[in-house]
Amino acid sequence: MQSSSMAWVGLLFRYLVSFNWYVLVDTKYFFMRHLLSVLIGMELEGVVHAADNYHSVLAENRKLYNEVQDLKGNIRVYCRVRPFLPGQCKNLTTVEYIGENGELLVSNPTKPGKDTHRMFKFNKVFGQAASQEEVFLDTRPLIRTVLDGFNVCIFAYGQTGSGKTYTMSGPNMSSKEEDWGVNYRALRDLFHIAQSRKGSMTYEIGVQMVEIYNEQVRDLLTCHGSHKRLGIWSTTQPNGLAVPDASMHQVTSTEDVLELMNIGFMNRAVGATALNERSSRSHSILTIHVRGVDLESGTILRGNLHLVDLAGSERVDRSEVTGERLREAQHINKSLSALGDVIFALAQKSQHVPYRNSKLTQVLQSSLGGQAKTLMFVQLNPDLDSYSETLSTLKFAERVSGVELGAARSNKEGRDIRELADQVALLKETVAKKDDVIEKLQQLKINTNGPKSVRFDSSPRRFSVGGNIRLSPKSPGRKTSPLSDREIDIYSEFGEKLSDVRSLPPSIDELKHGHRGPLAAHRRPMTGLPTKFTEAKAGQNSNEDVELFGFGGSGDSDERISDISEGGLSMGTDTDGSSGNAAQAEATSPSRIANSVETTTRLSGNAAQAARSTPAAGMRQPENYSNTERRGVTYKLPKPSPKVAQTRVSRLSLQKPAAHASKFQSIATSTTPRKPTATTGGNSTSATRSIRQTGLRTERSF
Ligand SMILES: Nc1ncnc2c1ncn2[C@@H]1O[C@H](COP(=O)(O)OP(=O)(O)OP(=O)(O)O)[C@@H](O)[C@H]1O
Repeated sequence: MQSSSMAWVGLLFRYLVSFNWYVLVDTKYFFMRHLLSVLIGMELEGVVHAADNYHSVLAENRKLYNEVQDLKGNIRVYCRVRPFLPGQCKNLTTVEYIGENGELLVSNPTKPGKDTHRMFKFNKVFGQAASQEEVFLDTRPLIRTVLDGFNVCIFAYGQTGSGKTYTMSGPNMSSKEEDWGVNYRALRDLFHIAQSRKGSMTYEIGVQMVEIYNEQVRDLLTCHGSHKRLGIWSTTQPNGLAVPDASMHQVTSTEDVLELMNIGFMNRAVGATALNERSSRSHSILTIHVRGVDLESGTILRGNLHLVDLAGSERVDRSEVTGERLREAQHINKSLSALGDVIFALAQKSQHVPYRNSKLTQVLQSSLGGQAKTLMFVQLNPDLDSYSETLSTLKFAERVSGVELGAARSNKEGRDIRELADQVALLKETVAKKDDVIEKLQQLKINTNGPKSVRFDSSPRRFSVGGNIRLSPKSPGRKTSPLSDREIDIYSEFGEKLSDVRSLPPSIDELKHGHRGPLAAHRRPMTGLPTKFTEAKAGQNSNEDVELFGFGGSGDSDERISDISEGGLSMGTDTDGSSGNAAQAEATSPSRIANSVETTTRLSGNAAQAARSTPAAGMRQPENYSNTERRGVTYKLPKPSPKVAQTRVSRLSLQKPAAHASKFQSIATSTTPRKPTATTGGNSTSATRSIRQTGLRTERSF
């Protein structure tokens, strides 16, 4: 027993002797190390966490910043630096740093020093490696709002050869899909979304493409007379239609779009300068008109997307141009500087914004001053030689980013409004009937009492329903008229707008006798209704309801055409701004009216017949032309009497019906790719020949 316990003690002793005591020490260190690393880990974790938080706070800030910008309606500015082209020295770049949040640092490496660095901040900066897809992805959310009834304008600005056309359209017409620019991608995207919303919305998409070359607006999608000068609506249109006479082409597929854009691309004025082999010598404006109908509520949405590829800003000396090129460059620079003036006036919130100083600013007026969402791509050439242009481009862009346009508004037209419009139309009809009775009674009186007793018609119709002054030049009453021809015209113009009745001048009788005429009672209730409800007089194609593409949806009453096509008189800056001018412009374009005449069975079954009796009646209507598409009596322009049309010739040129034929061209809307078809365009290019005349597929359905 004793010996066994001795053995255990021996074992224990030997174990203790052989025990590696430093293990213990080491373990202590191990624990300490572990503890330390845990502590450090926790610390690091905290740092990582803080960094994460910082990023999410930054992202949140950016989001909030963008929302504030959206609310203020700031023009968004995206900057894109194009890569060096073969032959350019890649080592000498002016772009030093591109930040994640839109910072851009530029410098002049040949002049080192503190003052040579300039930092700019925009909504986004795309570096040289940015792909077309990346650029589009950042633009897409904005573009998509067009389908919700917003007007959007995207324009590319920058010196010659900086990549404006590349960003907007792509490198060339035969670009691969991955090289497609914003234009094609935007339309493709719109089609996809329209398709995906098929169950709840139906969309119609139309395309116009014009260029402004040497201060003249030309249609790029017409096979006739692409050299014809077009007029511009000189005030903001709610539907963004700036050039009403440019041909409108309905598109239903990306193939249609490709075909049209290629035509436009080929028709565009280009030339070579020392700075760019194939420089665009004009501003090109592609406008996409979208009209959506909510199948459930019947609400109509109208959105427009202007995609503008500006001509390159350039120093005339650097581009080494002479002769015609020099003239082009001067026009380009002049219009760009007019754009700068407009931007400057907007940034300053000036009372007067000089839109009328150039065609470019007139066309873009609705996007630069209205409730549109506007984005500018500022294109940069990173080349050292371009440093001074880069700097001035960036300064311009900085100014643009400070412009607040006000929150964008969607162009929605609910069922309520349309129902009210219908009611107004019925009221108008009732008033018109009453008016006819009054007129007959007066006629009776004239016949009974002789010419001397003729007095001016006190009927409210003159002012309420757009009836023209009825005294013909031969009328005996004319001699006794206290009003001049001009006054008569003015009053008949006023009469063309029922909804503006509230703001109309008193009737002639009211003026003469100082009492409130029968119309006075009607004035108040019209408040808030769409303007431009007009009605032509019986016997002058009465009851024609002319819908001009939704004009007047938000009650803009002073549409004007500032410049009239084909040798017409330019109305200049002092154009008479009455709505009558818009009506006249329409009236001088017979095919346009005929095309836009809507058969309003509610008012008269004769309307379509009356419309067909106009000079454009011979034009073929498309098989799918549907009156039922136009629900409600919406926007109408009056058809003036021959007398009025005549008297107005001096102020507005007449459009030849033949010249208007181009407006009715449209590419067929089948989704199958189509072969070019020859047309009658004698001197049209091969590209334009592929536009087919398929009858009246026009903008009227928008
Ligand atoms: N992001 C880019 N990636 C690759 N090449 C580009 C890029 N941007 C521009 N380029 C090329 O640079 C050249 C000039 O571009 P582009 O013609 O688009 O310039 P621009 O600003 O439209 O010129 P201009 O004002 O004279 O019409 C073209 O050869 C184009 O393919």
